[in-house]
Amino acid sequence: MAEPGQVLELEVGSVAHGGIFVARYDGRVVFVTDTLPGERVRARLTETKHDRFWRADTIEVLDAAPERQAHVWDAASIDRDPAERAGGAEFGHIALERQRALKSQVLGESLARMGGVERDVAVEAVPTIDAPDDQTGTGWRTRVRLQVDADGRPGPYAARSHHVVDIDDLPLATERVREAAPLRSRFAGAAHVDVIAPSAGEAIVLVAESDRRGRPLPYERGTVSESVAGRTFSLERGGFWQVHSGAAETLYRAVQDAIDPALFDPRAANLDLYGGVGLLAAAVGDRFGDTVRITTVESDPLATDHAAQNLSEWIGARAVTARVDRYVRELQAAGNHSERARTRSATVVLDPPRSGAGREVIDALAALAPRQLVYVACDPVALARDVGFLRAHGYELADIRAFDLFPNTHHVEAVARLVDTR
Ligand SMILES: C[S@@+](CC[C@H](N)C(=O)[O-])C[C@H]1O[C@@H](n2cnc3c(N)ncnc32)[C@H](O)[C@@H]1O
Repeated sequence: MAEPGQVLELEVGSVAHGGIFVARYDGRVVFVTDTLPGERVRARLTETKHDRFWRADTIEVLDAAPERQAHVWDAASIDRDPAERAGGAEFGHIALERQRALKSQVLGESLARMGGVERDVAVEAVPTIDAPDDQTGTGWRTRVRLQVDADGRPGPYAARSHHVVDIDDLPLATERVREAAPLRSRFAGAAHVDVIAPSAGEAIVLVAESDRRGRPLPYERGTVSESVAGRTFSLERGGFWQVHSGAAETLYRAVQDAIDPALFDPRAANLDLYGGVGLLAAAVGDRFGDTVRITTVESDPLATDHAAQNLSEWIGARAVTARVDRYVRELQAAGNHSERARTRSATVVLDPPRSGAGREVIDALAALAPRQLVYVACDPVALARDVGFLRAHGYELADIRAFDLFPNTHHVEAVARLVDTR
């Protein structure tokens, strides 16, 4: 019986979701990190409790794939013991073009398997603001969270662990974040430290103190500003904002381009679900003019306050604090004949967290029957699952694009448009 710690020699096959690769050993699947299809590696088992699969970390490459490169971040490379390898750059040993091809493959396979649609979706490069010609996929993170260990030392967690590792640089971060990151300081008793470089103003360092049970206390209120397409958005210092320096503008434009103007009705009950501070509602407003009617729905009341301010020039814009599941259920239950008609002619933008919208929200949305949905997704599997749910209700995937908003990680962002074909 294999035990964690045992070292195996493995031939690595295809990529799987989650930044891992599939090998086989003795008829069993082994999910291996830090490798590539076509490689032969020595890997140390980390998990053997499941009957059908084990997990392992690469510790030595015996035959390298041609697309292997020196890791962009020394602290995350296989030269370190897996327990001390920084997490968050699990594709950094792979040439950038190959990373994008692998992400495209995972997206295509997820859509086929769970969404029931065959699509070949290229993953588009997104230039960073500081170095638009960069070919290394570094220098893009405008926000970094450093965890704090028992001695007060800040650093990232090792992959799949809550062990804080020692680092002396943050190559995926923008220059301003790298300069501001207090990697040599100590934060005794703190839960984590956020380093943020908004597009306007100074980089800031926020220290989240812990409560008596070790949980992070919220930050004191404070506003930062971000500029997108000549527009300024205010948001809470510790609040959600897209992480890549080019992400907000990329998604703003991608949402504008995705909407079919022939299906767009400015007077309909248009929605921006999981709306944050109103970035995508503003994209819709900027494309279709100042008479647009649109409601952003967001669970964080501080973000909603900012959304109301950010969208104040559109008299038809509203910012509502609510959970999306409740909001769409209530819309379904309430509403007179003309309100229902305004929902049926609506365009709905939705940008859920990594877990996706899920069955309950999709069922309620489909019952409201909006004409078109623009789904912004940061997880291909959750997107594919929700596309499958929507297709079962009679929606079809009309277009989909994907963007490399997280270079040197396995993450990929997609913007899909679905239309009601019932
Ligand atoms: C991926 S972010 C998108 C924000 C915004 N669209 C943007 O691009 O800046 C997801 C947002 O959904 C919010 N959220 C998470 N779960 C939610 C829920 N069940 N109902 C409403 N909002 C939720 C989060 O607070 C976060 O602001």
